Order: sequence, then structure tokens, then C-alpha cells
Amino acid sequence: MTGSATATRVLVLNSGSSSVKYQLLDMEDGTRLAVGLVERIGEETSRVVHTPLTGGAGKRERTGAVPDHAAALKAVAEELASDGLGLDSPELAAIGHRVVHGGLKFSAPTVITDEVMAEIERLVPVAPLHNPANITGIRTARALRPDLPQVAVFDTAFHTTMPEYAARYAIDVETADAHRIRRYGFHGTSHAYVSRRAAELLGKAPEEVNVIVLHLGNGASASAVRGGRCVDTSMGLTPLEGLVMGTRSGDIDPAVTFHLKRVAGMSEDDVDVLLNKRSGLVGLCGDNDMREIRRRIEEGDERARLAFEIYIHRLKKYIGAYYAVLGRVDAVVFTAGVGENSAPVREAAVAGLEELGLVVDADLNTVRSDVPRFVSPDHARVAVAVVPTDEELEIARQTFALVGVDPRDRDRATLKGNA
Ligand SMILES: Nc1ncnc2c1ncn2[C@@H]1O[C@H](COP(=O)(O)OP(=O)(O)O)[C@@H](O)[C@H]1O
Ligand SMILES: CC(=O)OP(=O)(O)O
Ligand SMILES: [Mg+2]
Repeated sequence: MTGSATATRVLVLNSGSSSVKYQLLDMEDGTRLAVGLVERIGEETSRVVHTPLTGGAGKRERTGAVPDHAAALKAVAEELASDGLGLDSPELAAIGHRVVHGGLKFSAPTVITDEVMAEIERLVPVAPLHNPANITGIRTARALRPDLPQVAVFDTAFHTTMPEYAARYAIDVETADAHRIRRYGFHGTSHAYVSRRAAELLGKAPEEVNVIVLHLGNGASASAVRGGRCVDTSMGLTPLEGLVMGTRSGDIDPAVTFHLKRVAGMSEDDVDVLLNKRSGLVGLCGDNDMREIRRRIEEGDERARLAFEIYIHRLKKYIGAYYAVLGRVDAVVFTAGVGENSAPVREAAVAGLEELGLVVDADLNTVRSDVPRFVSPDHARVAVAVVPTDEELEIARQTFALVGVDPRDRDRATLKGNA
């Protein structure tokens, strides 16, 4: 498992339930060599979008059937190879994988061994939409380059600093412990990256600031970060708890599930599919894309308007809750697809929170840009900011920090990671 001494490139694979996002980076200076996306995996027509960032060639896009994640990884390898950036390159130092659930065992990036794989597999029931895709990504990558170190960077890792009173559900302690039932939290790589960048934007060290991070993508979660450490987050045992999401309900009375089984005759799997795939924005109004929902609202669509209001109401409750958890807040930070792009969501989320020092400047809020920026006026007591997330860059950094070093240091780091 040794990369070449001069190998400085890292391929990052972010395998989602129906997509694979990837980036090839050179960690010598952090430059991106290629980025891409395979989406709608398993559907009739999948789409591969590949953009080489060296040599001046433009974005390539093709559609066709990509039946599963293994086929998606093959497509990624082919795209990279046709730019001379193939997986056989001696310059490749490692492959970094986003792994959504790391359970209790992993609080740091970890070199993937058979034992690590077994643990990621054991966690499939608590991340059914995500860990299976991550596993296929890892298996395919290991088969293509068995000699390369493969590193898992866990969504749960950043949240392992949560105090016991935030991580533990108020249920029977013996039952909870026997089944490792507790709040793990997800999107941690993003919350870590964004909270650090937010401190930079404020001109302070991460240790000096308290921030609320709102990661609003298809999956969505909020976190309270005190002095660079996560103290609470909205997702729990699985990525179903918390905010209203694209297709997931977020917080719900657990008795709804007994009721659906006892009274509506639904099976365990029916309820699982209902809450994970047929709820959230899509369940409320038929659309999970915020752009489409805003367009329908503009046209006077009542169902879309109510879905938006429910989404915002939940978000606002979490802002208030984490304000109380932190006591003092330096910034509320929006990130991911919705957080970075939807001015109406940001505006509505802080509307009426002036007494808490939260205000959005209408002009700043509509600026479109991919750099971190304030959307609150200069004089605001609490900053409101947009910080684009970059999970892939963060995964590449953590991967390279672990394996782009003397192999003896790597062994030490791995032991620590598995502690
Ligand atoms: N320009 C935009 N305006 C509003 N919402 C957007 C825009 N672009 C993307 N989105 C939202 O972002 C979501 C995807 O976010 P993303 O962070 O890429 O999700 P994921 O990583 O979970 O797939 C889309 O479903 C859509 O709701
Ligand atoms: C953990 C999670 O919800 O991830 P995603 O937003 O990629 O679905
Ligand atoms: Mg995402």
C-alpha cells in the first residue's frame, strides 16, 4: 500500500445514493485537475458530466445507461483516462472516499482495510441510502488500484465532539447502549470546512468563534460549532432527523411510525421509504428542487408555498435552538445547493430574528458568487454569511495528510484513527 514518493495527486469519490461526484486534485498546491458527476445512476438515462481543468479542453457531457455504482466508477475512470489523468497514473497517491456513517469507531480519516470495510458494512442499516453506495465505490476503486491507499473520510467524524447530553436520546440507557443508538450527525466534513472558512471570513481563529452552520442540500442539517468543535447537530442515528429535506421528513413524532403500521397497515419498509424518499419537500408539493418550488410560488401555487413555509419554519426553529445552545453567536452560515444559491431561503430563515441581531441586507443577499461572503449589513450584531462548501477538497486534504507522508507516520495516524 505505498504510493510513489513523488505522487501528490488524490482522487476523491463522493458516492451518493444515486450519484457519484468526483474530483482529481494535486495536493502539492491544491489545484483541481478534473471534476465531474455521474447522476441518475440506475435510471433509464443517466448523465455523466466531466470537466478537465488542465489543457483547455471544455466540459464533456453524455447520457446513457449507467446501471449501478460499479458502472459509474468505470465511467469516471474512462473520462479521466481520456484526459491522460487515468487511475493508472504513478502520480496518484491515494483515493479518498466520503463515507457517510462511521459509527462509534471512526473519529478520524482512516486507511481502508478489510476490517474497516466490515465495519462500514455493519453500519448499512443506519445509513441505508448512503453506506451501500460508499461501499461499492470503495470496492470498485480497490479493484482498479489494489496497490493504492484508499482512505475513508467519515461524515460522522466532526460530530464526535458533541457532549453526551446532546448525543444521547432520552431512552432507556441499556437498550440504547446495547444497540449503539445515539445521535451521530452527518455532513460533518462540510460543517468542519464551512465553520473554519467562516472564521477566516470573520478574520478570527476558529477557536475564537461560535457559528451556526446550515448545510442545505438535498439532505440538510444544522450544526452548532463552538470554538471549532461541534456541540450539537440536527441529524441523529441516521440522516433522517432534523430539518425538512428534499425527500426526507426530518423531525417527526416517532409514534407516527407505529400508527402507520398499526392503523394504515404499512410495513417497516413502506414506512422507511415514506419517510426517506416520499417526504420532505417532495412529499409536501411534488418537487424537491428549490428553484422549481420558488418558480411555482411566483405563479401562485399554494402547495409549493406551504411546503416552503414548513421548510423555513423548521429551519428557523433550529437557528433559535442553536442560538440558545451556543449562548453567543458570531455568524449564521448558509451552505450547499440551497444555502449557497437560494436568496429567498436565506431571507425567510432570518426574517423576524432582528431581536437576536440577525438581519440580511437585500442587495448583498442577491449577489451571486462562489466565494465566501457576508449577506448581513456591516453593522449587524451577528454576521449572516454564505460559504460555499467543498467536501471534496476537504476529503482530499485529510486523505493526503494521512497517506502523503512517511509510511511510518501513516501507520501511527491509522492507529490513532481507529482508536
Ligand atoms: N440556483 C439554485 N437556486 C435554488 N436552489 C438551488 C439552486 N441550485 C441548486 N439548488 C438546490 O440545491 C439542491 C442540491 O444541493 P446539493 O448540495 O448539490 O445536494 P446533494 O449534495 O445532497 O446532492 C437542489 O435539489 C436544489 O434544491
Ligand atoms: C448524509 C446525507 O444526508 O448526505 P446527502 O445530503 O449527500 O444525502
Ligand atoms: Mg451533498
